[in-house]
Amino acid sequence: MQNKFQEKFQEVIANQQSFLLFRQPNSSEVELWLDEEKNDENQFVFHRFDDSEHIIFSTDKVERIAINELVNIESFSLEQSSKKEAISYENYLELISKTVEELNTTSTEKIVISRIKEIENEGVNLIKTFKNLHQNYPKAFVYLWFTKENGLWIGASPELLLEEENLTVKTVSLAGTLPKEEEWTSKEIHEQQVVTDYIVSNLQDAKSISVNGPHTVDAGFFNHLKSYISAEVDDYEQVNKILNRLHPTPAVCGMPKQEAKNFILANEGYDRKYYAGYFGFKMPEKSLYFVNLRCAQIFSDVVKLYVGGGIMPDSNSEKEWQETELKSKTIGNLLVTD
Ligand SMILES: C=C(O[C@@H]1C=C(C(=O)O)C=C[C@H]1O)C(=O)O
Repeated sequence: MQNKFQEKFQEVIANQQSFLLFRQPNSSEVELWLDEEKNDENQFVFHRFDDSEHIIFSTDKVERIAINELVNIESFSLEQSSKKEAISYENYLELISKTVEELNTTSTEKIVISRIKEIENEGVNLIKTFKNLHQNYPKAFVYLWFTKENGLWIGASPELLLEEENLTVKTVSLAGTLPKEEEWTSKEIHEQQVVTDYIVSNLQDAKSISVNGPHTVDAGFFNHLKSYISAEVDDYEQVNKILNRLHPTPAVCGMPKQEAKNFILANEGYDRKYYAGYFGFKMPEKSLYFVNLRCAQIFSDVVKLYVGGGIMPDSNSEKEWQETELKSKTIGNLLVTD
């Protein structure tokens, strides 16, 4: 099995074919999906924030090996970035002020604003970086994903969107970010409550809804507030309905959803692409979807880190910039070069 995995992987790399390499939370196995066969039973989707596109990988047989057996990629040629997309500090502060004004003059309660931070690619080693993310974020869903059209993405998401096993569904309400030494204020508590309320209201057809939290959780360089939510459903159709209703949650979009989304698309000034969308798989025994956060696109010359934060009527622009700087470390500080 091990040799077959390595052989297949080296072959797709050499031919620059699409691939998806991932490690599920709390696992030390890595899975490889190559999108070779059309199969309705095992599907892995990457869904864009704005719903305009999704990419589906499907496979007959999932190849798995222990992550420490994964060998390095010899050479993988990456494309150069075609445009600069990073926003300046001044322009970001202006965008946050505009968002705060929107929240104070309309009925919109929360808007999640984001940006790209570009750093130089100093020779990122993809497999060493993947293993580094695995070691540092055991509870995250870690992936490395390539297609010719979308380029190379890497991510370590801490945010479960939806899990289903034996018709029990689970999700989380994750929001509020502070450096580890700081105490939660009413701003973060309210910001996270908005997400919890939204999720619970979208589980209306499910039974036995339970909410546990909020709890303080360690996200590496900072803390978040998180509540655990679970419910029972009658069939898989209901799971799909819930997934479509939940995305995008106020953790990555805002509240009310449509107003927040319109504001984001009109004002953010760049294309989020797959950031703040979702990814995950549906297999006969289990489905697991995560929000695509703490991710980056790797080009030959630069690495584009996607970072954002929830804006509330009492947000401070400078603090919001600092929060995105902190979030950029999740991937940015764990890149391993040769
Ligand atoms: C938007 C991001 O994170 C989301 C926003 C958070 C916040 O505003 O505090 C916290 C966790 C995530 O739900 C991101 O990491 O880019």
